[in-house]
Amino acid sequence: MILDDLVAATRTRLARAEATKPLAPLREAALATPVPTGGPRFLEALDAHFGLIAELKQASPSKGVIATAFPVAQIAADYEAGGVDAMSVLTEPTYFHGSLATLREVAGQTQVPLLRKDFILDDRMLLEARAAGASLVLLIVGILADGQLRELYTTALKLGLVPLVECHNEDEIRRALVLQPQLIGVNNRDLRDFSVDFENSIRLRAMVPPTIKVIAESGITEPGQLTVLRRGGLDGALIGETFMRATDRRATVQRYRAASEAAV
Ligand SMILES: O=C(O)c1ccccc1NCC(=O)[C@H](O)[C@H](O)COP(=O)(O)O
Repeated sequence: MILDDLVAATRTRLARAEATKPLAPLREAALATPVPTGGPRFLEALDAHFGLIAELKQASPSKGVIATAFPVAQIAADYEAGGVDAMSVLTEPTYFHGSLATLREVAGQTQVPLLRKDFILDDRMLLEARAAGASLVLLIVGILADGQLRELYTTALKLGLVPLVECHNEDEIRRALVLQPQLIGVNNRDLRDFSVDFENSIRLRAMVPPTIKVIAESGITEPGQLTVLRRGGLDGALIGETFMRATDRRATVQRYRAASEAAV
């Protein structure tokens, strides 16, 4: 199963890093960066309007290579000019062709809040996220035991990182709610078999108290879907492939932004 492969590949990278890169200098570098302000700013934006997160993703396990050209600075500039509230930066190298260097590059040019999108299993990855300029981190409930999830969640908050706690089904929502998180992501894609069910985020939103913000992730291909999500009580959406494949990314994001603000 792909999710097992993704976790195994992450564990291998972590073991290599453990053996070659001591944690103390990384911790020092992470804590030397200013306390991130992007997470709280993103949450405030969700109070004001429907949030739009645009993803930088060159490839994925389900689609292979999505963008043969990947001009990071240009993509980030287009997303910012299009009016996104945050950007999600894939840092997983093997299946998504991502890297921390990409995250650092984006962080070097924008104040827009950045989410480190990866299969986070260890505190080291949280330190890397902060050191590279992220202010939000993805915690995928489906790959973490309860204790691990709580520890990573707590450490992220201590580092000033806002966790986006990703769920796909009812059981994962129940496990996430124990944390009383500020932000939940509902993935419409089943990461075990790649099937996408757009209604999933609307269905699961009903299980989450309105005080917790909920972001719909994956499978959004039409601006009109944002209206449906807003009607369903979602607070924002994360869009990857559709924006990555757009020939004019800035104009495409602007169209989705406008649709997200249209009367429902
Ligand atoms: O996208 C995949 O193929 C994938 C496979 C296995 C684990 C995670 C995967 N994607 C991560 C994501 O959740 C998406 O990149 C993100 O939600 C954006 O989705 P989309 O708009 O459909 O590109």
